[in-house]
Amino acid sequence: MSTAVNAPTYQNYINGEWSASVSGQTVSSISPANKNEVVGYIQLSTPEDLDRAVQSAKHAQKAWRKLAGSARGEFLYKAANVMEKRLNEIAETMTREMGKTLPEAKGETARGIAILRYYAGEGMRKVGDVIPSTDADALMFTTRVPLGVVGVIAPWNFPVAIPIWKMAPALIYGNSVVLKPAQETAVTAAKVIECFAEAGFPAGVINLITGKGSVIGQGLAEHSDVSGITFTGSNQVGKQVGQACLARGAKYQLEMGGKNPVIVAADADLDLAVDGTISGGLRSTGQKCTATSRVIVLSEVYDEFREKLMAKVRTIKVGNGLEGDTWMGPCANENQLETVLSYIQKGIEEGAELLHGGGRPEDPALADGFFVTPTVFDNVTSSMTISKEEIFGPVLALIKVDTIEQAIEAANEVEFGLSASIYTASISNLLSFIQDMDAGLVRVNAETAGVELQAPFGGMKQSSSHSREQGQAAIEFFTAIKTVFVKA
Ligand SMILES: NC(=O)c1ccc[n+]([C@@H]2O[C@H](COP(=O)([O-])OP(=O)(O)OC[C@H]3O[C@@H](n4cnc5c(N)ncnc54)[C@H](O)[C@@H]3O)[C@@H](O)[C@H]2O)c1
Ligand SMILES: O=CCCC(=O)C(=O)O
Repeated sequence: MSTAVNAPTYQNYINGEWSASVSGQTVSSISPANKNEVVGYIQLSTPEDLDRAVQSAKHAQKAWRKLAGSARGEFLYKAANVMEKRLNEIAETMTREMGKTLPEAKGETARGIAILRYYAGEGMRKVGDVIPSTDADALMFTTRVPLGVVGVIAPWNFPVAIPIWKMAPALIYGNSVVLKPAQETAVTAAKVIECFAEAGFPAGVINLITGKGSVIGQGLAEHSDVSGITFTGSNQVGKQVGQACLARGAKYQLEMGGKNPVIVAADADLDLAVDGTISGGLRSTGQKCTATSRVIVLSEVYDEFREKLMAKVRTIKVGNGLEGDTWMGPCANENQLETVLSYIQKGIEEGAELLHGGGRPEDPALADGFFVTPTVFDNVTSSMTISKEEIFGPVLALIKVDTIEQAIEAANEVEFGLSASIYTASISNLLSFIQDMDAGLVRVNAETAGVELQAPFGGMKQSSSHSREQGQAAIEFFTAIKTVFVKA
């Protein structure tokens, strides 16, 4: 039975006003913990709505870019303050709409606030260098200019942090923004944009438009007045977005999938490694691009590690993320649940040994949600599908190796290169790992997930378009360098 009666409708935010789509159509955003619960209705926007958003952003950017960086920063500080007051409400909406547990959602919202404050400060930092000219009477230096209108296409797995880590640097460097969130988390996105609206950003500087990826996302990528697209999501869609941008000469940045390994060396602190594997692989129901999915363990400690891992995995409580004793929530949507279940089936068919989980929980109270049990496979080999393709679910594949060299080789044997970690006490092991691991983020004695806002983040190989987000690295995408030569 549907519980939609009082669910609110959220509008697009265009040119400083909340407005309905010209389509007159809305779609529901439902709770993955109970598909009968509607969290809200969102606009099913059209290319006409999109064009209005882009034109308002284009117009507003002209004045926005002329403000001092510190003045733009003031708006970001204000948005952070508003969001801080609404932290609990936004986090609760995120949990209801996307499924991650409330403590995780609160942590993510707090992270969004910290990102806003970090980039607010960037408005007062240096943007260029003085370079000695060969002409002794000349002054040569670099400065930076914004791209113009930036389109932000975001996924559902970090519905606050990812849009903010794209919008905040775009804005501080003088761009205006059109945000297209994932449909699954569009209500959470609307609440984030309400904070920007309350902070008093000039009309048109920031716009929100919801709708289908194939219409609004693709439309943004193809729009001739959008100078740059920053995308996070799947490889398949990312490649399409990149091609659309390339075809018209727009700048683009793609952050995509991962198949992240953890290596457990023979000298590892096994309790630490178990905790890191569980947290990295199963928190957020494995739906982090940085989630651990391959657990490569040295043969000397394989059995002991597996025993310790299983003892903890068996205690994991699956349930509605709003309930205090829940450790792991549902998959974010039905499609994701089906994908996870089909990979589990494939693992069984290809000969991996299912140690735990592998299906939907038996509790009838969870029957209307997209829940799956935490799953562990033993005897996995590098050639199996579950150790090659991104599952984006709570599935751990245990792989046994005899040497650290074999471990690193196995870790690199995939097309992705986002994050990787090793548990070891040996300097030699960790140095080999740091040097030889093909991943944009390598972590030692720490889980594969966990991104710090002040450091560059991005992947190697098929995980990204080889650009970096966050920290001061963000300036490279959101601005263009201008070299200035001045002769008296
Ligand atoms: N590398 C990272 O930083 C990172 C972070 C989070 C998620 N991800 C990846 O995201 C995926 C899961 O997220 P998802 O299911 O939301 O991804 P997705 O690619 O399906 O969707 C991402 C966004 O693209 C939009 N979109 C869909 N079709 C489009 C099209 N034809 N043109 C333009 N936009 C379109 C969607 O509406 C959504 O807003 C996983 O593969 C995961 O690894 C990567
Ligand atoms: O899903 C991609 C982002 C991962 C992240 O932010 C983290 O691991 O903290």
